[in-house]
Amino acid sequence: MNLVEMDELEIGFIGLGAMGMMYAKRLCEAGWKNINVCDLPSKYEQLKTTLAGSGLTVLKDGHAVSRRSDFIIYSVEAENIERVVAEYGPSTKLEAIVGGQTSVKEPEIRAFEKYLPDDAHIVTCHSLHGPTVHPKGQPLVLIRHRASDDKYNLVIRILSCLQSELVELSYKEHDRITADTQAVTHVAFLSMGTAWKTQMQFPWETPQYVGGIENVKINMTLRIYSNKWHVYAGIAIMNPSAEIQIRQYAQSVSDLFKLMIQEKQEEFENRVKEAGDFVFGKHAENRQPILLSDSILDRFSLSSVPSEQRKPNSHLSLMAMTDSWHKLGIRPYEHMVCQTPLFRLWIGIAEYLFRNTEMLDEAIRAALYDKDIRADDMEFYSASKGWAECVAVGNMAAYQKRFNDTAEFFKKRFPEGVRIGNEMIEVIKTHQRVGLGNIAHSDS
Ligand SMILES: NC(=O)C1=CN([C@@H]2O[C@H](COP(=O)(O)OP(=O)(O)OC[C@H]3O[C@@H](n4cnc5c(N)ncnc54)[C@H](OP(=O)(O)O)[C@@H]3O)[C@@H](O)[C@H]2O)C=CC1
Ligand SMILES: O=C(O)C(=O)Cc1ccc(O)cc1
Repeated sequence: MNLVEMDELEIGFIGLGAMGMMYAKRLCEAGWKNINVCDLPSKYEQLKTTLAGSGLTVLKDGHAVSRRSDFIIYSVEAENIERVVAEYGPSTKLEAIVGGQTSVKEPEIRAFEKYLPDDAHIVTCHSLHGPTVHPKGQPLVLIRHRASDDKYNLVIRILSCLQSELVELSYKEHDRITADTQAVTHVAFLSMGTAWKTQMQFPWETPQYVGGIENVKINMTLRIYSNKWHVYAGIAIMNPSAEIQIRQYAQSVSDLFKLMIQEKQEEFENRVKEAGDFVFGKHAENRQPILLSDSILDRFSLSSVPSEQRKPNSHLSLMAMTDSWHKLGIRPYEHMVCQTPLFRLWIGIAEYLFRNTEMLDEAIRAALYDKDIRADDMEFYSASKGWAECVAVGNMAAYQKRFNDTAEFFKKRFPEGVRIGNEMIEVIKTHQRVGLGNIAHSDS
C-alpha cells in the first residue's frame, strides 16, 4: 500500500447509516487517514459527539464532504439518491471519483450523469451483504462507468481492505442479476412473513415449520424484517428488471396453488418436476452444488415443537421459486458470482428439496392432499399476490406500511433470529471454503 497516498488522499461518505458507517470504519481501521463523513445536517452535533476520537472527520453536510474529498461514496436510501446527488453533486471536487452504495444502480447512475460535473469520474460499488456480515470473501460489485485507468485502480486499492471478491459489471448487468438473486428471494421471504402474521401464527410454534429447511425460512424472514424497509423497497420498486421476476413468482405461486386445490396430481407433479429438472437436473451438473442439508441446518432452531411432532410441508414457496426460474429461463447457478448470503441459503434449500426425491414426493403429497397445510398455502398465495401488486404499483409508502405491519408482529424475536441467522451465514461461509460434504460428514 502506498503510505503517502493513505496519508494524503481524502475519502468522503455522504450518509452515515448502517452501510456508510461500516465502510468508513473499515477504511479508517485499514489506515486511510482522512475520512470525511456526514449525515443529515440535523445529525451533525450528535455525530460529532458520538464519533469524537474515532478517527473520522465529521462535517456538516454533503457540500463540505464533496468539496474536499477525492473519492466520495453516497450511502443513502435508493429513494433519496436523485435528490441528494442533485443537492451535493455540483460541489464535487475537481476530478474527484464519485460512487454510491445503493442496491440498485439505474437511478444512481442516472443521478450521477445528470448532476455531477463533467470532470468527475464515476466508479460505483455494491457490497452484496448486510452491514453485520464481515465483507471478507463476499462479492463486491464494482462498476467502472466513467473513469480513467488511474482513478479506477485507485478505487480498487482503496476498497481492497474490505477483502471482498471483486465482481466487475456494467450497471445494467448489475441490475439484471440482482433482480434475479435479491428481488425475487426477498419477495418469497416477505410473503412467508405476511402469511404467518395474517394467521397470527409464529412458525416456531407450528409443527409444519420444524427442521433445517424451515429454520432457514424462519430465520431469514426475521432477518429481512429486522432490516430497514427502504432497502428492500428500493431493490423491488426501483430496479427496472425486478418487476417481471416478482410478477412471475406470484404467478407461479398462483398456478401451483390452483393445481393443488383442484388435486390435479399429474399436472402438478409434472410441472414441479420439469422445473426441478431445468434448474437442478443434468445440464446443471457442471456447477458447484451448494449441498445444504437438514442435518446441517437442524441446529439453528427457534422452534419449541419437538421434532417427533414435525408434519410434512408442501414447500409451495420453494416449488414456486423453481417454477418461476423455469418459466423465465433463468439458471440461478449462473448468478452465483453475485450471491448474497440470503440467496445462497435460499437456492441451497431449494436444491436440497429437489435433489431429495423422497422429500420432494412427500412435499408433493402434502401439497395435494394434506388439508392441515392448505390454510398456510392459501395465505402464502394471497401474500405473494399482495407483494407483487404493491411492487407493480410502485408505491413506496404502501410498501413501507405492509413491511412495518409485519415487522411489528415479529419484532420480539428479532435479536434471537438475527443472532441465529448470523451463525447460519457463518456456516455457509465455511462451507464455501471447505466444501459442505466435509461438514455434513462431521455433523452427522
Ligand atoms: N442495509 C443493507 O443490508 C444494505 C444496504 N445497501 C444500500 O446502502 C444504502 C444505505 O443503506 P443503509 O446504510 O442500510 O441505510 P440507512 O437508512 O441506515 O442509512 C442511510 C443514511 O443516509 C442518510 N441520509 C438521507 N439523506 C441524506 C442527506 N441528504 N445527506 C446525508 N445523509 C442522508 C439517512 O438519514 P435518515 O435516516 O434520517 O433519512 C441515513 O442515516 C441503501 O441504498 C441500501 O440499499 C447495500 C447493501 C446492504
Ligand atoms: O442478503 C440479502 O439479500 C440481504 O437481505 C442483505 C442485503 C440487502 C441489500 C443489499 O443491497 C445487499 C444485501
